[in-house]
Amino acid sequence: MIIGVPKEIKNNENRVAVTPAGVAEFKKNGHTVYIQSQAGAGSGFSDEEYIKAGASILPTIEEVYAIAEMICKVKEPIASEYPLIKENQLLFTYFHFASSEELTHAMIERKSICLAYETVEKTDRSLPLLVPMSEVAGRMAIQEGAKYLEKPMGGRGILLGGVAGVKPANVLVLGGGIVGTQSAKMAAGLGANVTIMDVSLPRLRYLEDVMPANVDTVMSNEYNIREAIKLSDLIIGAVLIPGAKAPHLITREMLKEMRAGTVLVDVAVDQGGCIETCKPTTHENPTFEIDGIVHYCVANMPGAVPYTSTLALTNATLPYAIQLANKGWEKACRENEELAKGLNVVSGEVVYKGVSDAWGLPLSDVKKWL
Ligand SMILES: NC(=O)C1=CN([C@@H]2O[C@H](COP(=O)(O)OP(=O)(O)OC[C@H]3O[C@@H](n4cnc5c(N)ncnc54)[C@H](O)[C@@H]3O)[C@@H](O)[C@H]2O)C=CC1
Ligand SMILES: CC(=O)C(=O)O
Ligand SMILES: [Mg+2]
Repeated sequence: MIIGVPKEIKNNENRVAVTPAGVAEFKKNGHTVYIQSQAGAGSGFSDEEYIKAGASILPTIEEVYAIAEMICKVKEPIASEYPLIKENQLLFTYFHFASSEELTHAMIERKSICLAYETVEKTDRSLPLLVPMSEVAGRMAIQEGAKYLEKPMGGRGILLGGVAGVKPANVLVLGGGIVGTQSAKMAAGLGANVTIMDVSLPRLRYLEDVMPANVDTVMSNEYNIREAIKLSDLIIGAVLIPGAKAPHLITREMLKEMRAGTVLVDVAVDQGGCIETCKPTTHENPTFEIDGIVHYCVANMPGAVPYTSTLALTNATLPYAIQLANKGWEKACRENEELAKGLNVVSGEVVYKGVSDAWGLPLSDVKKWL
């Protein structure tokens, strides 16, 4: 198969979908890999390293899309890429369709095969291609939150861990999955007072067991959230209903209950956000303020730490990408249910329920292609 790897063009997106080690693996399996010049530069991989591993370098993004049967990317295609996408071209990347009606319609129109990292799902319901980036974003959320809590950044001016004789900050984590767990661990490590909320009792039980003493677990419901936000300094949005739009756990009206300078980091913004007032921001301009509350809503947080993120992401994606290349997407998805769950839009039809629900579009049965 011919594989193409474009350079990411989303704001400050420095990750790349395939490393030189990945190129070598594709070559070993008899495939051809084209890398756009400088695609790996942000992650520390030069064109020369890719060439040494067996790839060919193409100077422009247009040439990469024109030649490839499978495009391996990190983030969703952005508007300037839409016209480059060909009918029946396989796109293997994050899409987060439930947060963008425009992207959903664009991919339907291009009649490409959209296999989304974020909905590839194992039989135990874990999301193997989301996990590594959720680990990164969960850890980063506390770094970023701590920074924006500083007074000159618009925050309340409170140190997460406090000092002797002064209480630490209160951190509320909504959603105790991968992002939530990593956030809680980081915040607890810095000495903050942490509360994790989730709707899953088994999950809360597990967290109660493994978390340090400065982390409490509380059932997630509107009453408990309303109580907790009054005293929270930093709130992390980390809920997920796979492939679907995130529920709004904090509404605009609830901001009034918070103290000025409280910082909200809505990591779930890529699925539409779990805080009503969150709108996607960029690393260049990550925050905005409403009613004195600082909102941080960067939809590609791991893009800022590409040396870690590219390796963590490609460790997980490469084995699936090799299956797709070796068998073609139909056979690979027929033989591997995990990959089949990643199919969101196929040849102009929506095949993932969370996406059809989000935009009121008809749902086709993916089995007709497999
Ligand atoms: N902004 C960014 O750069 C990044 C965003 N993400 C996003 O972060 C979000 C969380 O991802 P993961 O932690 O991997 O998901 P996960 O599936 O591991 O965890 C989600 C948790 O939310 C819980 N939940 C569902 N409804 C809830 C409710 N009403 N109240 C409280 N908890 C609830 C679930 O029980 C689950 O434990 C996703 O939207 C993901 O796409 C992930 C990586 C990077
Ligand atoms: C998961 C995701 O959206 C990201 O890593 O950018
Ligand atoms: Mg405890």
